Amino acid sequence: MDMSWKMEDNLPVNVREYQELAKKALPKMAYDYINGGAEDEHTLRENIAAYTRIILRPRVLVDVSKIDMSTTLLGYTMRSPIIVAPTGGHKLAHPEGEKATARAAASCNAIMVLSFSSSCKIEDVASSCNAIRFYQLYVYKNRNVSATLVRRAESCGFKALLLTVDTPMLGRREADIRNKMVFPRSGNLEGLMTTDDHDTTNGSQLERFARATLDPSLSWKDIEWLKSITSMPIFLKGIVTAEDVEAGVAGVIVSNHGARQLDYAPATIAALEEVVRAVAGAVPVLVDGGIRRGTDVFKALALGARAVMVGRPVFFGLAARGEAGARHVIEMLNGELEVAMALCGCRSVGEITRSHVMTEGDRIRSLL
Ligand SMILES: Cc1cc2nc3c(=O)[nH]c(=O)nc-3n(C[C@H](O)[C@H](O)[C@H](O)COP(=O)(O)O)c2cc1C
Ligand SMILES: CCCCCCCCCCC(=O)C(=O)O
Repeated sequence: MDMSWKMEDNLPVNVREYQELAKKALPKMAYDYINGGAEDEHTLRENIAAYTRIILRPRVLVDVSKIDMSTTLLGYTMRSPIIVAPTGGHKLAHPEGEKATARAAASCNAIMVLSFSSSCKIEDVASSCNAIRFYQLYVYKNRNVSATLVRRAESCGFKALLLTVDTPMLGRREADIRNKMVFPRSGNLEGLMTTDDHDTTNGSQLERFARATLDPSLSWKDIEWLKSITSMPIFLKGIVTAEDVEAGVAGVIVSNHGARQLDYAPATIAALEEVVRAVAGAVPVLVDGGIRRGTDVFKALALGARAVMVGRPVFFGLAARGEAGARHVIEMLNGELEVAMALCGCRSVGEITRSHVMTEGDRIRSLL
């Protein structure tokens, strides 16, 4: 019997319900890879919990009959400040992989950042639909391989490069170690680098591959190298302290890699204001990690982010219902943000200010 109508009748109404569907749909190894964090998963829990500790301060009697969620980044207009974060291996969730995610993002007029570890080829994602897309980069010990991938992304029309700076080596994801995680290979490395792995008996194959290939010597001087091989603007993804704010890049992304790298790193929403202050308006600041609600997007904007990126929610949507699921997750977050803006009396993202939120620090100060 065709039960698809029934499925459509019972669509999830929030990200948490998509996560439950994804868990049912996916093999344990894939779900654990997507959902998991590093070591004790303290930061993983904190990324979400820190949002729950921020309280909204709504303003009323504002005419909110028209809400404009649009914003700009690098001169590109987005329908809302929600970007699809780079996450690797979408074929773990769906056979169409990143092509399906790209179509979902494009249909919502959302920018998607394609992961360096995508399971679809850069060229296949680029030709899957018309959209503004960014490319995320890791730097291999063999710099030529990374440089080749950057050039391919640029010639495919990708508009910006996000250099991930929190991964000199892969964090210890214990579920992946236990599950002997095997990562889907893309065609991206064909003819460039062997991805053969003969040790299938122990630990995470992804961790072994990362340790063998990623360049742990990557440092500030390499930003100049990167600028010499591309004319795409460069964002640094993975900054969580004011000390690591340096001039010379097009933007900064406050990220702890979805808590998959350094456990006990700060929750990103807790680190955001420190970084925003250090950047002092010089370039846009984005944030990701733990965003599961439109109110979370609102809080991040109130604390100074130009836009947010969401990782797991879109992956869960893809796993649960393919392209339609990924699209629905983005639409739901957009819908929730619209309601949050209306109920806080903000007609545009420019009207969202610091005074619309109260953090724990504010609360303690107001008690004195
Ligand atoms: C399954 C998965 C794969 C990821 N792969 C990458 C990647 O290839 N490159 C990267 O820079 N970040 C990667 N990330 C981190 C995301 O870009 C983003 O920082 C994180 O997912 C945000 O947290 P959230 O999942 O709570 O939204 C990955 C995250 C997940 C969950
Ligand atoms: C085609 C494989 C490229 C491997 C690069 C290093 C591993 C990154 C794995 C993706 C990632 O960032 C994650 O959090 O997982």
